[in-house]
Amino acid sequence: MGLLVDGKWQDRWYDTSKSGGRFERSQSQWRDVVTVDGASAPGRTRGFKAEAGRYHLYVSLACPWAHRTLIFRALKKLEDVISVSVVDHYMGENGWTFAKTDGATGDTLYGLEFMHQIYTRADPSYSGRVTVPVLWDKVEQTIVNNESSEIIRMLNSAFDEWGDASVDFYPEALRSEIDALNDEIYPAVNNGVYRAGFATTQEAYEEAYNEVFAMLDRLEERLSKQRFLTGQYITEADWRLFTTLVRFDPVYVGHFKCNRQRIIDYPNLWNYLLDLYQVPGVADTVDMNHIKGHYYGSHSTINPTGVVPLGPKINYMANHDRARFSL
Ligand SMILES: N[C@@H](CCC(=O)N[C@@H](CS)C(=O)NCC(=O)O)C(=O)O
Repeated sequence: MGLLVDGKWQDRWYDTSKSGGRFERSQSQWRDVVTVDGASAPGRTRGFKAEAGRYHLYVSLACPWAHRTLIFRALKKLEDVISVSVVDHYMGENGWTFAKTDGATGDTLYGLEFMHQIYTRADPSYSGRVTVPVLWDKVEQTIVNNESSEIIRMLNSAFDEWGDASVDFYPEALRSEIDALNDEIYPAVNNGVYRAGFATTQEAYEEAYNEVFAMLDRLEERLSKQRFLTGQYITEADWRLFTTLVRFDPVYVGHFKCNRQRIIDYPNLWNYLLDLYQVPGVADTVDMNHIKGHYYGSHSTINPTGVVPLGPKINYMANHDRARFSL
């Protein structure tokens, strides 16, 4: 675990000393866009033109943010349009690496050893964290964007000439509702579990823990009345929640101490999780070995032995009751 300073790798854990033990996630730095015609968008430096075969995703199968992009790639039927490299699930003193163990692909573009070399290939003097996912442009050999919430919007709409244009997870009519849900769910749940897990004071941990479960309680209530977060259709908000929910019982309950209750103890959230998992194409994006191996194996400040628990045994293909909301 570390970061780049002026293009040089430094092995360093997150610094919580100036924030009262609170984990504060840094902002992603590459924020450009791929658009149908290559035009830029408000607030961006520039645009990149959508083309089949031009872009590449660097992902970890363990990472909930990268997982979002894999789900969009699969459900938008972009597997032949956007290629992928999968990093090794162990993130140690060199950060993410391209070791080819346990289903990791290595760097299929350049054969590099470490993910930080992808960042310095784009900017030799980059300073900041080396995170996944990264959307890479093979033509200009640079990073377009390393913020998953923005990459999924591009996958949703910029590549419809080749992908499945009939699938839209961010429909015009639901945008404000989706944005409002994301604004609540991201800090409290997606990032909330990390804030609980990486907290280094009791107070910071309890603050995050309480926010996680207060929000899960509200979502449980919401999902007692409708099949998906905005109603009848699956949207981006559901996929963003899904990647956290699917990691919750196997990892966040134990490793991040989010243990007031499990998702399986919430009848609606649990059945909703099964419903989403069983959408064709999604199960193939979930890799429990990478997920458990990464968190338990890499976070040596939390789990110094690196021992990975064998359980829990979960059947995500079990029958669910969500069809009760169908028209
Ligand atoms: N806001 C980013 C966050 C990505 C992120 O933090 N990814 C984690 C893996 S789950 C990572 O690569 N962490 C490495 C680090 O922080 O050094 C996004 O959503 O894309």
